[in-house]
Amino acid sequence: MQEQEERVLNQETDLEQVIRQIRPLDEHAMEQAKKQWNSIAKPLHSLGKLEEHIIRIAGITGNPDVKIEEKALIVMCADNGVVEEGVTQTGQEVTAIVAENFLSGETSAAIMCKKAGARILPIDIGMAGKTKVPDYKVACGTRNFAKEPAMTREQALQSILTGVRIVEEQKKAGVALLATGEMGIGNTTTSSAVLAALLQIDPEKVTGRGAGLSSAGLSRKIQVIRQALALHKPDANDPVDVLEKVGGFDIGGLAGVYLGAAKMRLPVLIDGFISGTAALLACRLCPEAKEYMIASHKSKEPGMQILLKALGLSASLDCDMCLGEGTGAVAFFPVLDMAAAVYRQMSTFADIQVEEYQELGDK
Ligand SMILES: O=C(O)c1ccc[n+]([C@@H]2O[C@H](COP(=O)([O-])O)[C@@H](O)[C@H]2O)c1
Ligand SMILES: Cc1cc2nc[nH]c2cc1C
Repeated sequence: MQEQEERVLNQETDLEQVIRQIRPLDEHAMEQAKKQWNSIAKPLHSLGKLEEHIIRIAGITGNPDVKIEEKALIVMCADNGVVEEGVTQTGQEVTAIVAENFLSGETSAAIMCKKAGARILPIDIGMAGKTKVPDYKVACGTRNFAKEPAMTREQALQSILTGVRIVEEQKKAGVALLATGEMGIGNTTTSSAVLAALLQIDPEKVTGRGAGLSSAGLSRKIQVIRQALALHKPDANDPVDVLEKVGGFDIGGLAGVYLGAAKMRLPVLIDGFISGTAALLACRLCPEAKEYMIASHKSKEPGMQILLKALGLSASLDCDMCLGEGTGAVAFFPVLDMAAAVYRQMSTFADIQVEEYQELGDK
């Protein structure tokens, strides 16, 4: 028992250290990037959010010479004990099947990554069984939170620290832009529970059909989440407690990815409802981490709007997608590639010898 307490204390210290290393963006680099955009021969600010994203990437890396070369999608794969309660349309076995298909290139996200020139990195952060997916297992799935806490505090901290470690490894491997994704039957139930707990709102407001749940299933899902929140009373001021009581290893791992990205000064794209919930958890642990996040798309899952509002971020794509795996974030890779290409390659007002237009626009 004492040994376990010591391990948890050490993990808490490790997490505090990660958080302490997260710094604000580089204002000087952002000013230079703004100047670069304003010098380009086009109406001022006419590439809208694309300009803002490039400016922010300059602030994140501390370099106004924004290049987006190596891109990678991290897909956290995990199983959720709460699936026992009949809150999903398909069985838990689907998690492992889809997870292995990331390796063979036979998932939507894998095909989209190939098209976008990005690496795909599926991670087994806690699937129930053994697969060929790289093993970073915290445990073989969480417990059923309808009956007991989903995990221990030690496991919650371990999942977050694992996400941080993976980003450190990827930065060393040369990755310059990250996207988040996940695969795990039942993870819209855990996400809705975490979100309702963090925002202290009725689960009904943030619970949807996930991967195609029936109407009867949806009512049950809301009830299961309500009862679990009443049973475990997660502390909204302690995000690790929320993760421990009603979360999942994928959510913990992704929260770690956001913190790791901020620590390593890498921009990171948020995907949909589950990835976004993990982003909010990371922001609750360290509000500065938000500056390193870019929201990609507005998932069709009904809680997404509330989630984006809570994050204070706006998502650029709205394609009625709700697939997960990171597909929305990967769909935004080519858009950012194009923004960076214009930023780097376009002729300036000086090149085309137009001065007045720029001066007018500056006023
Ligand atoms: O990312 C989203 O917004 C999203 C919305 C609905 C479903 N999903 C995906 O569907 C799975 C979870 O759905 P469920 O019904 O099993 O909780 C999981 O593998 C997610 O990747 C993902
Ligand atoms: C087939 C299938 C693929 C998925 N990809 C992400 N979530 C998923 C859920 C199902 C059911």
